[in-house]
Amino acid sequence: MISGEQDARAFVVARCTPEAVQRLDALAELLTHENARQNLIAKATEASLWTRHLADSAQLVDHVSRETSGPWLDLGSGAGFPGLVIAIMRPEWPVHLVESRKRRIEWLQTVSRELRLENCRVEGKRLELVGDFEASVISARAFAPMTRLLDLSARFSTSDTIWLLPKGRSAAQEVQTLPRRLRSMFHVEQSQIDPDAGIVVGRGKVELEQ
Ligand SMILES: C[S@@+](CC[C@H](N)C(=O)[O-])C[C@H]1O[C@@H](n2cnc3c(N)ncnc32)[C@H](O)[C@@H]1O
Repeated sequence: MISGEQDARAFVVARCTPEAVQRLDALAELLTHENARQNLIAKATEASLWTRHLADSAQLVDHVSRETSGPWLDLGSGAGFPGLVIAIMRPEWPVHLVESRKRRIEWLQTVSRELRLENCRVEGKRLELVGDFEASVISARAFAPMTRLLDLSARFSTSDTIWLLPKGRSAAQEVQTLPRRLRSMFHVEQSQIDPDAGIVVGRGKVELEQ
């Protein structure tokens, strides 16, 4: 487990090219600066930025094979977690960041431009208004309870879609709230960063009941 900020940064660095590390360091600096202007991350987590946000996001790449090539869809990206971190770590993957709040959209666009993230597409609108496409990976951290999340995003899933949903302490309980036919698609993996947190991991197309 991770035992401090240096450890968390080392965890991320071990999964990155030197260019990605440079960009993540730049993201950390930009975020610390911007957080004084708008509430992107809780002030209490500023001192543990690498642990709580960067490493917590970076661990998701361990669940996806390098050969995956289709788009990664991140729901409710907010300050950019996990979506911006994924876009930096995997420049060969198209990453769509969906965010509806104006200042957060501007933030995501600014970072994407300043860090020259050509693979990153900011969908600055409500998820409900984003046009259909087939996502290889769907991620969402602190976006919505499982049933609502799946209702809103099922149309982007295919039989091969990987779902990566960091759910903190409520992971197992959230899976239990799903109807039985969906429950079997998902399981919980322990976070490598926080021993008390779980990531709901799934594969497949979510079929909604009519
Ligand atoms: C609690 S924040 C989490 C942000 C980020 N994923 C994180 O973990 O730090 C949830 C974000 O989802 C966005 N959001 C909520 N509902 C949305 C919707 N229907 N479409 C797009 N964005 C939405 C909010 O504006 C907010 O920025």
